[in-house]
Amino acid sequence: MTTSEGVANCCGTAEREDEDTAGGRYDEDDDDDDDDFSAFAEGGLEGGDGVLGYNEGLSGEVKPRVLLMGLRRSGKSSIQKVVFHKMSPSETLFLESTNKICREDVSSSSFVSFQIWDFPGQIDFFDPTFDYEMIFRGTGALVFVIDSQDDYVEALSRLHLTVTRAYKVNRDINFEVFIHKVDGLSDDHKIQKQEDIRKRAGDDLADARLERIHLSFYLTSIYDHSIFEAFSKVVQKLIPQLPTLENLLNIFISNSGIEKAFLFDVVSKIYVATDSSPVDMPTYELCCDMIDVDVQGVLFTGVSAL
Ligand SMILES: Nc1nc2c(ncn2[C@@H]2O[C@H](COP(=O)(O)OP(=O)(O)OP(=O)(O)O)[C@@H](O)[C@H]2O)c(=O)[nH]1
Repeated sequence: MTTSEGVANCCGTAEREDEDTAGGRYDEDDDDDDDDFSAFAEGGLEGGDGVLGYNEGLSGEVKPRVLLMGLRRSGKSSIQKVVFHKMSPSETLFLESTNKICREDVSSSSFVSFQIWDFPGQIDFFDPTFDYEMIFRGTGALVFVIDSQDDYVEALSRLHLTVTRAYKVNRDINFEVFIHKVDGLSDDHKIQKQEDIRKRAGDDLADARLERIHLSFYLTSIYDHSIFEAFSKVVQKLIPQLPTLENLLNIFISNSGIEKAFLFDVVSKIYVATDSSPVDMPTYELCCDMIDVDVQGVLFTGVSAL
């Protein structure tokens, strides 16, 4: 329903995107040799030429951070590449392990504007020299990715540690848990896993007397639209104008006879807002497919009209 342009950069992976294919602004970040854990350990808070400063988002323009965290190989980079770089899911098989913190500036529109920080799975970000307070202070959402096809005991303990540390620094962070790679699971099995993970994570928080921390859970896979839907919900929580947008869409559908309205970021296929009727996946998927055609050059006035 609306158009926007994507912005991307990321480092530490095997491939390199065709930059700015959608006409978006591109904040160069790749050649920042200090853009890794050691830079934090050295207390580096200054951005060099053409790179994002580490304290960006804390002063000046407020751009919330979305952190992607989780154990190694849980699928963090794949999520970022599929959602924000249009990488096909099968290509993610060739992604190299991330060994640096990759920061990507997503500034698709006035509504979709944030930074994604993809953390390497292997770093110990609780190292005393690691300035996690600075990181969490500017964070809007912490997406913790759990590989549902793997044993998740270690992931749960890392989730607990991460969430409790982050919460101490910033109580406003939205904690989003992606129970990922569910493509290999039956529907029953998915629900069972989600319940089990939800319960264990909740019990861990209760044991620490931190029940007040709210975790949101999503079943995701890069092989279907679930990852776009989940990311939509994560991003929506960062948009202060969301209630207004929802109202506008309600008015739009009641006056147009259209059944369901989404406000899309066409590059990422994230929906920024929708009217207040429930979202059903087939409708969302249909709109995503139409956007794919639209982006390839065919004009769908019905989808692009708003
Ligand atoms: N089946 C399945 N595999 C996935 C999915 N998402 C990612 N993968 C695979 O998981 C593997 C690891 O993905 P990465 O994105 O490199 O994982 P990561 O968490 O960034 O790993 P590190 O950089 O080591 O921290 C790759 O082979 C991906 O193809 C998914 O939804 N389903």
